[in-house]
Amino acid sequence: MALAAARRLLLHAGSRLGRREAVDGARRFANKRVLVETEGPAVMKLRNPPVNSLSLECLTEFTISLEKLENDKSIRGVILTSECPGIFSAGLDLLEMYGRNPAHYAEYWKNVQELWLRLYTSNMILVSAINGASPAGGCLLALCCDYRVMADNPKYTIGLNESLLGIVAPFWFKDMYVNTIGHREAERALQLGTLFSPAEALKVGVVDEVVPEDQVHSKARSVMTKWLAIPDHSRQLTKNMMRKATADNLIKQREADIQNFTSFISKDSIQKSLHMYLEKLKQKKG
Ligand SMILES: CCCCCCCCC/C=C/C(=O)SCCNC(=O)CCNC(=O)[C@H](O)C(C)(C)COP(=O)(O)OP(=O)(O)OC[C@H]1O[C@@H](n2cnc3c(N)ncnc32)[C@H](O)[C@@H]1OP(=O)(O)O
Repeated sequence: MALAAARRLLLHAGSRLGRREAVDGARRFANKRVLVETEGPAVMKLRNPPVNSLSLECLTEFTISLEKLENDKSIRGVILTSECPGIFSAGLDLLEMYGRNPAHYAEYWKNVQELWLRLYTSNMILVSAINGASPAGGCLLALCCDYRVMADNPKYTIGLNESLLGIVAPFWFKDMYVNTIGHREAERALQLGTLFSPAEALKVGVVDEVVPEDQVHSKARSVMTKWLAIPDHSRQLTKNMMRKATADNLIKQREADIQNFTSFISKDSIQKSLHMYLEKLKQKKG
């Protein structure tokens, strides 16, 4: 009886923390929606098909994987990419924000905040290999990175498109956009909900480099090598100096931000907008 209980506990811990296993000599750990290879530069691959939407489960697994990497002192940098063909991430999961109750919205938002704070303030070097579409929350993930490499495929777009959904990018999404592309570009792109092609994204500075699709990963690795050559302590202190104020801005009002999100997303008019957007996505399929 006691043994069975202990096994259950272990299994539970195993599924929460992921398994570390040796595969073809490469070290990796995985949970259902995130695969992490820790051999060479660590690579974190989102695999939540069909579109890598950031469901509550996906956010949780992502956050746990990131925490594990942060705790492994041998890992100084991570390349963030996707295993879903043609999609980096479709962003926050619309089904977590539609037709649920306020307690669910609050729980979801708390986890979105948690992942963002961890990613944005990570001591590790984060490089994104953007190998597909990257709207809204997908763009947010990329913006958290220290360097963004995007595949040169005009079908792939990136940007904070919230206004097209009839919703509003939260102030901390906006702050990070402003930090990355400047106030004027952010002001325009946020109001229009612009989804930039790779060439446009490079021009405004949403991404740092655009390369042929088959070179995204090799380029991300060579960028990582360059960044790894910088002493950690000086790079980390510099990163902290650049990002702290933006992160603190959310930290000091996390609860209020959860309340704002919950009451905003619960509004009938907002639910109606999301309903229409989801219908549009369905119709697109024909
Ligand atoms: C005060 C301030 C307070 C704050 C106020 C609130 C702040 C909220 C901030 C929000 C941030 C966000 O990230 S909001 C999310 C924004 N994301 C988007 O707009 C992306 C929408 N998706 C797309 O454009 C496309 O799906 C795209 C990713 C390019 C892939 O196109 P494809 O043709 O390959 O695939 P599709 O056929 O469209 O999609 C496959 C299936 O995935 C579903 N799907 C697609 N995106 C999805 C998503 N984000 N969440 C859930 N499900 C999604 C589709 O409905 C389909 O479902 P089935 O029909 O069932 O198969």
